[in-house]
Amino acid sequence: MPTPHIEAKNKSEIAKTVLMPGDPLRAKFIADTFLEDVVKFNQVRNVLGYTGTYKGRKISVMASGMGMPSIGIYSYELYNFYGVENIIRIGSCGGYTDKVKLYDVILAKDAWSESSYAKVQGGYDRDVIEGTEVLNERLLNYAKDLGIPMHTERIHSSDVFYRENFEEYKEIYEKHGCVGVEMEAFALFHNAKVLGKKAACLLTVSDNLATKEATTSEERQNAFTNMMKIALEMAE
Ligand SMILES: O=P(O)(O)O[C@H]1O[C@H](CO)[C@@H](O)[C@H]1O
Ligand SMILES: O=c1cc[nH]c(=O)[nH]1
Repeated sequence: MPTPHIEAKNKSEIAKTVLMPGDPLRAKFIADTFLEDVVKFNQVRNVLGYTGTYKGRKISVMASGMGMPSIGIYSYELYNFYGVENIIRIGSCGGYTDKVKLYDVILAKDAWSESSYAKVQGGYDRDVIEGTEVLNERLLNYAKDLGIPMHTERIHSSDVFYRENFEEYKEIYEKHGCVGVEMEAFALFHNAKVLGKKAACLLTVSDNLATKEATTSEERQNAFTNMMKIALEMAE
């Protein structure tokens, strides 16, 4: 400590629970909008990390960057070197079916992926990894208390944002039951499992491949507040 990618000098600078959006400016938005007594603990590579209080309880928020290699590094360092117990990814996703609408919130019960991340990292050779059940139960209860509807579904963690075969999403939906696509949950769930830690993933639908609807980059940074409010209840 510090690590190659996180400059916090002590474990105490980071809460036991870290909310993790891909976008550093979404992390800043959450700190500016929802947290009090905020201290920035990381700006290495502009991957911003903050610790503060929410309703008087401690919580941290730090970006993961985009893709499994990136969240693989940050989640590993937080769990393994900083004593973090829970990481809740709060990301955007593309819908694969019109059953999920723009701004809907999805709790990823598990992630299917073609990625080699888990096999290379720890010899895991299935293509589905589950989020941590106790965290999922807590998040479902918080969503219920807040009156925010939430889908609980399988999602696709992809290494590729722009596929040559755009239509492939239909097969992934039909064959594997993934209602949407993002790029990190599979690696996060794997790291949590091998390190004996906990992870969950909440997603907001930012675009839909089936209906071709999409939000703007500004909305992806600032407007996904339902998902943020559910995750912030994890503060302790
Ligand atoms: O909005 P975030 O959390 O970055 O999540 C999604 O958005 C990025 C792609 O635009 C990928 O990181 C994907 O997983
Ligand atoms: O990975 C992602 C995230 C949002 N929208 C997509 O189409 N893909």
